[in-house]
Amino acid sequence: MFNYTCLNPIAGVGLDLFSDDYKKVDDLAGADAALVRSAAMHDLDLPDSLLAVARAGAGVNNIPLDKCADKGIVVFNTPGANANGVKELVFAGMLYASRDIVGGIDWCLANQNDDNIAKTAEKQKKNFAGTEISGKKLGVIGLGAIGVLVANAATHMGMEVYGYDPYISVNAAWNLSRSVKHISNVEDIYKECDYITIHVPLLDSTRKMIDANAIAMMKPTAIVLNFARDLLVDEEAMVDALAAGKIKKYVSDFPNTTTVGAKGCIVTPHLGASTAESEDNCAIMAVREIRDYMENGNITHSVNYPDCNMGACTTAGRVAILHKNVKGMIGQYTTVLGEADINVSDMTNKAKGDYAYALIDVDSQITDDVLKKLQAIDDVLRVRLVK
Ligand SMILES: NC(=O)C1=CN([C@@H]2O[C@H](COP(=O)(O)OP(=O)(O)OC[C@H]3O[C@@H](n4cnc5c(N)ncnc54)[C@H](O)[C@@H]3O)[C@@H](O)[C@H]2O)C=CC1
Ligand SMILES: O=C(O)CCC(=O)C(=O)O
Repeated sequence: MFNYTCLNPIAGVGLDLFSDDYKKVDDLAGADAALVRSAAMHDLDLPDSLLAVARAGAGVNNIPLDKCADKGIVVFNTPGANANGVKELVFAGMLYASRDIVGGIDWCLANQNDDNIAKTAEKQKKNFAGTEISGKKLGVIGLGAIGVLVANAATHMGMEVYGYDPYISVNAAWNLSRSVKHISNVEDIYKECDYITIHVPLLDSTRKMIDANAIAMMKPTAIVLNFARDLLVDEEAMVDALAAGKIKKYVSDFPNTTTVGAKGCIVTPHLGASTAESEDNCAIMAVREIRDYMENGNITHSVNYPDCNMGACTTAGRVAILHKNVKGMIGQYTTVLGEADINVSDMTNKAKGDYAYALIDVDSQITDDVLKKLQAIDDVLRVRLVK
């Protein structure tokens, strides 16, 4: 029996995929697995029972990845599962920034008791007029799951699309429309584009990526869209530029005291992934990842351990070993198993950065004594008997 907990509401269609071997518990203490969306986990005590965290979403900046890895906790995310939801909101953001749609709606509400509203509206509508996105230049920074969808859809909306991503994956490159112009210097996007949208993860290397210098290069008519994370943009500099009329609008999905209410800012309450479809997709993928890890030891879409898949175990036993990515580990495991007269029938060892993962199938039962000896090896972070 495994215990799991949800640190945020997770769609039922996903949780329904847990079998009777899984029990939902209220507290992280005692849980084997946790599902999370945006809840901040950095200050949480991570119990020794915790084996896996699944982020039902893309961004993992709310999770202490290295702390989890050091405790032998595998962190998963659900790449692409909410990308379409975000893409659609990015287009809404572009349209909201292009005409004063919100101002127009507010005007209608304020004049709802005016019997003459239809006639007055015809006089007032010039105050809310704007421009079209067709024919304009869009710069997409970050061509992952979301960036590719935004870039491709924009080409169909008649936009001239520039794409920048020095680390683009082969898969994303295959999916990117050939109409998207590849940009190798992001400054070309800052200088040339009418709309600039950022879709990169929040990392030390991307924090405040759109800084005062970048903003200074932009056209006075530029519209910047941020549906990724607020800390990717120097928002103080952004608000100053908007106030000085140096750029036109900043659309953000991350409310804070700097941007909400500031001139030229259009802010939504982190709604990018808040669609029934995205929530369902993320929950389903997250639960499948957790189940495959708990039941088979397989890792798919981890952000702190390597992916590793040996299918279902068909031998007498399977042990999973989470360890530091240092030399000499495998020899020590096979020595312990050999001394216990246990034959290895299959094994895989994969590494990702400082961490590595070994899955070992054996022909006879693994005793507690053997597990203790494996656990006692230096640089082993966790040993788990899968079967
Ligand atoms: N507003 C919302 O509700 C949501 C926000 N997000 C945010 O959007 C981000 C992107 O999501 P996905 O597209 O699904 O992630 P992804 O991992 O598929 O794509 C990220 C892309 O950014 C690229 N990248 C990394 N560093 C870069 C740099 N310095 N310059 C240019 N490109 C760089 C990567 O190569 C990758 O292709 C997430 O990390 C998350 O923070 C994601 C989903 C929902
Ligand atoms: O779960 C959510 O609503 C947040 C989505 C998000 O920001 C992400 O997936 O990175």
